[in-house]
Amino acid sequence: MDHAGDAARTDLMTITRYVLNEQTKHPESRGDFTILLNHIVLGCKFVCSSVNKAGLAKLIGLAGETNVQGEEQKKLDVLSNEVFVKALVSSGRTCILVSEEDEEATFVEPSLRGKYCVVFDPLDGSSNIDCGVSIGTIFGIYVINDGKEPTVEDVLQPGRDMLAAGYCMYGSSCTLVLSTGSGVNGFTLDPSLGEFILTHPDIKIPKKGKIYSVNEGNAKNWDGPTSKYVQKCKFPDDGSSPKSLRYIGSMVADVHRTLLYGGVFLYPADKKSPNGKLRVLYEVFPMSFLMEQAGGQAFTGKQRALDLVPKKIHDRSPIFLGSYDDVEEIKALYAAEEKKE
Ligand SMILES: O=P(O)(O)OC[C@H]1O[C@](O)(COP(=O)(O)O)[C@@H](O)[C@@H]1O
Ligand SMILES: [Mg+2]
Ligand SMILES: [Mg+2]
Repeated sequence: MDHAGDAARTDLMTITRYVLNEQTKHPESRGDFTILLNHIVLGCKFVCSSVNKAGLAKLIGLAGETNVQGEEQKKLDVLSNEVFVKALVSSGRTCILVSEEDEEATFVEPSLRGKYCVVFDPLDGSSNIDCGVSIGTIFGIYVINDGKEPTVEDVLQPGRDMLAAGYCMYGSSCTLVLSTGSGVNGFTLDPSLGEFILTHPDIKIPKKGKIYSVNEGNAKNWDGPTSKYVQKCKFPDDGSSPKSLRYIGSMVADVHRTLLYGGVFLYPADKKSPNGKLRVLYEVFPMSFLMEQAGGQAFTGKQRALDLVPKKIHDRSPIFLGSYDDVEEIKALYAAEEKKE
């Protein structure tokens, strides 16, 4: 590593510095949010190093437990969950934690409590762990009023009320993508420095894309509008070229590519799973928040995804997110279907 080159760089913006800059925009702030984000970053670094050496450290394979979703937990699911719960509680800034891996919400004991609620998917893309394909962590942050006794209702809120959202992708490089409500920025971990460096400033998703991303294995159970849309991607009727199919099977990785290249990622409802597969609080909402902040859209098949109000912490929802014009096309197909009914 050419540290001399690094030393000469003037645009060396670390995520810590970025978050502190954001804090200065809020003169009333006491730094609680900055401390919370730094603990999330710490959790990501820890999980990143565990993922990198998963094969060596016998972190491959099943943990022998089943989570509330009825999924067999992977060892890395359990480890990542423990890491984030510890990092979030030890920040002293959280009051409620909702994790994909925990059946109930975790209420932080009063002596360690703060005003932030964090919803998170500690390890996303579990089916790809054992083959070393990109996986990630997804998180969203809500805030409650100072001194209010936290209740689960504080997280059963529309996604539009989130304060911030992000994901960390553990792939060929480790990339953390974050929005605190004023645009989207991407930071890459420099392993030699142990620092996330700003590498993707102010990400804007292309207005229209050439890629569609969906598990076509579910096609026979899809509804009319989804089938029509995927058919149009393959056999466009407007003389344009067919879109390319890209599907990794890790939402973080599929959404990361969509954010940078454009196009659309969809996990629709189908006859087998009428509410789709992906969870509202810690998958759909954070990714929809980022997509809208980057100029894209997120739609459920019925409404703007961020206007959903979950009834339970592990609720699922169909999701269509990505480039503005591509999602507009899908919305038009659902509107036409509704008109027919
Ligand atoms: O295998 P399928 O049905 O295509 O589902 C893949 C989807 O399921 C997920 O793996 C679910 O997330 P978890 O791995 O966190 O449970 C998403 O990352 C991904 O988009
Ligand atoms: Mg997930
Ligand atoms: Mg998961």
